[in-house]
Amino acid sequence: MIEIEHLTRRFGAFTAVDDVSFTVEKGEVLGFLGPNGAGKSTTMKMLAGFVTPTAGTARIAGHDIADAPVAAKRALGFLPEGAPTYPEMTVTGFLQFVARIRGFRGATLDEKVAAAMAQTQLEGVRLQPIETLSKGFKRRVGLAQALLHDPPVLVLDEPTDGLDPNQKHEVRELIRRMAPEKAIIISTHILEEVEAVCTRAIIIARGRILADAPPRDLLRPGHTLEQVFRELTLAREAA
Ligand SMILES: Nc1ncnc2c1ncn2[C@@H]1O[C@H](COP(=O)(O)OP(=O)(O)OP(=O)(O)O)[C@@H](O)[C@H]1O
Repeated sequence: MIEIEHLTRRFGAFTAVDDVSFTVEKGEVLGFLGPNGAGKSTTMKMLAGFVTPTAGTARIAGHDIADAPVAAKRALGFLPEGAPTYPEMTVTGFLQFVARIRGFRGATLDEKVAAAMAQTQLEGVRLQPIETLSKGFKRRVGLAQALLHDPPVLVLDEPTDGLDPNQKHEVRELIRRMAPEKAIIISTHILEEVEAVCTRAIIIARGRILADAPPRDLLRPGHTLEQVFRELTLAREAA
């Protein structure tokens, strides 16, 4: 469902993403881990068609994001970092707008908006302008727009960032529930989240993949995922 081949992005002389390749199949939840500035968001933005690769390709459900962007985006739900939305719109107004762009009309549109709001527990703030919401609620609006068309592929950049512990739990449960039918990538700095919801983890630092395995396979006896993360990424920083 997700195929990335030799993806590279340079900003001037700096290489943010360096020859990254991986695939994600239906049923997998891939945790994308790495220190600040490792290249996670840049990889996700290239996958979603928001940043053009310097080299390499990204395909979603078989559609190349550069050659067939509309078909690729139809199959994709993307939660960007910070979840930018239109601040002056109400939650309902924004989700109706997204639903119209996704091609829904009439009763189907209303059903899609209601389902996305229910999944992310936004009913209580449905008529509130987005700019008046707390950080966690704004994040949930971003998540709702990503889920609205029930896409087979989800790319979620720090989906639980800014959420309270109850909401973090809810979003992890939601990801777990959706997982069998979708291919999902989440980036996170919360290592327990990887152990809780991810079937596979990629550790990236300075644009390069350092490990790609199920979380339990990354663990050596007596080592936590945090220790493995620190050892791998600090060695890369030193190199
Ligand atoms: N438009 C840009 N121009 C120049 N440099 C950029 C640009 N976008 C990203 N970078 C650089 O690329 C590197 C990777 O950034 P990226 O946002 O992908 O990291 P990240 O792994 O998502 O980090 P974080 O965990 O802090 O969100 C950083 O050094 C960043 O400063």
